[in-house]
Amino acid sequence: MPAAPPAAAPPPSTDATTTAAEEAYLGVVRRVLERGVRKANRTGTDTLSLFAEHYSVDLAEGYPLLTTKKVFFDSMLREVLWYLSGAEHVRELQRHTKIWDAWADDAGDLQTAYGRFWRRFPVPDAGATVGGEVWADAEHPNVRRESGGALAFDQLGYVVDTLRTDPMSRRLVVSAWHPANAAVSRLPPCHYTFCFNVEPVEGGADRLHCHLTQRSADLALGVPFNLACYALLTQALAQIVGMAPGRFAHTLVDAHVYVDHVEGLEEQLSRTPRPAPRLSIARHADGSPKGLDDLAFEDFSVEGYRPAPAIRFPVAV
Ligand SMILES: Nc1nc(=O)c2c([nH]1)NC[C@@H]1CN(c3ccc(C(=O)N[C@@H](CCC(=O)O)C(=O)O)cc3)CN21
Ligand SMILES: O=c1ccn([C@H]2C[C@H](O)[C@@H](COP(=O)(O)O)O2)c(=O)[nH]1
Repeated sequence: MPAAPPAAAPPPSTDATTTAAEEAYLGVVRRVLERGVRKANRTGTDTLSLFAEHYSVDLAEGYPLLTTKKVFFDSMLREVLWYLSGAEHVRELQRHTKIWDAWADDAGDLQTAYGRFWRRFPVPDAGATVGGEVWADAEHPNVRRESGGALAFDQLGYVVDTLRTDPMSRRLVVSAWHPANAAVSRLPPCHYTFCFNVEPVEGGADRLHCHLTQRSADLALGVPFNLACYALLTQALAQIVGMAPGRFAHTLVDAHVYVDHVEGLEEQLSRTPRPAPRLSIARHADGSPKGLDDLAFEDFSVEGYRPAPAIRFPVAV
């Protein structure tokens, strides 16, 4: 038999599987740069925009923290923990990152805060409901009476409880959109509703999928954080309820690039994605998962993150 041919050259360091998520994001950026329509908006900096872009990533293949630029994981994680805290102000958050300061008032209060609606969505007073409607009351396990006396609903707590008791439910929805707040707020929620969905897996852990709808998406600055945030949240919820992270699907209604971000994104597109890192989330000492309210900054660690250098993008306020 002739000698075997020399082994083929090793594959390039990028592996098609572990860069798929980043390619999906970069695909949206490329489409917007190529076909986006120039639009004026309230910030005074025009955008190139496309309507209803969509991508999805498989969280089983790694944690989608972009590698074609350094994404500031610590700031993003502080932001997620701030959402989970249910706070309506940035007074804790701003000790760690300034990313929300431009939208807060002098006291650090925000006109709209994601956490407030995720964990403490206002429930109408008994006197403010109409006949026939049904509302969870103070007896409901996900309703709490706030110190001022008002009732508030914990949407994330409801999702976790329902994933345990009725995992095939198609009602695993969290909404950050309160119309009467959004109509007058300086900055209503951009990523305003998300929905979980479970895929049963025979002989293995069920997969927890998440779909996010974002009304307005700043591709250079906001979306890399939003992607990392919801991927982390989905993995955390999966761990809490004993499932495996599934897919994260993201619909961007107005997907845009600010014109002063074009150059930085072109630089980013010229870089080759590297394999996605892995995210691990600590458990209690006895191996049980930490719950929504036990998770702390130190419980999250990213392994194998070797990004290209950061790219500075100005924030349109
Ligand atoms: N125009 C605009 N784009 C956004 O993405 C955005 C808003 N406004 N308003 C509300 C929040 C605030 N968000 C922000 C604000 C700033 C950064 C930012 O400056 N990021 C830098 C540095 C991060 C750091 O130093 O930790 C980055 O390179 O990602 C990111 C997200 C996302 N949102
Ligand atoms: O998480 C976020 C928060 C904000 N954005 C972007 C999207 C827009 O560029 C601005 C918000 O401006 P609007 O005029 O209210 O649409 O912030 C984001 O991408 N992700």
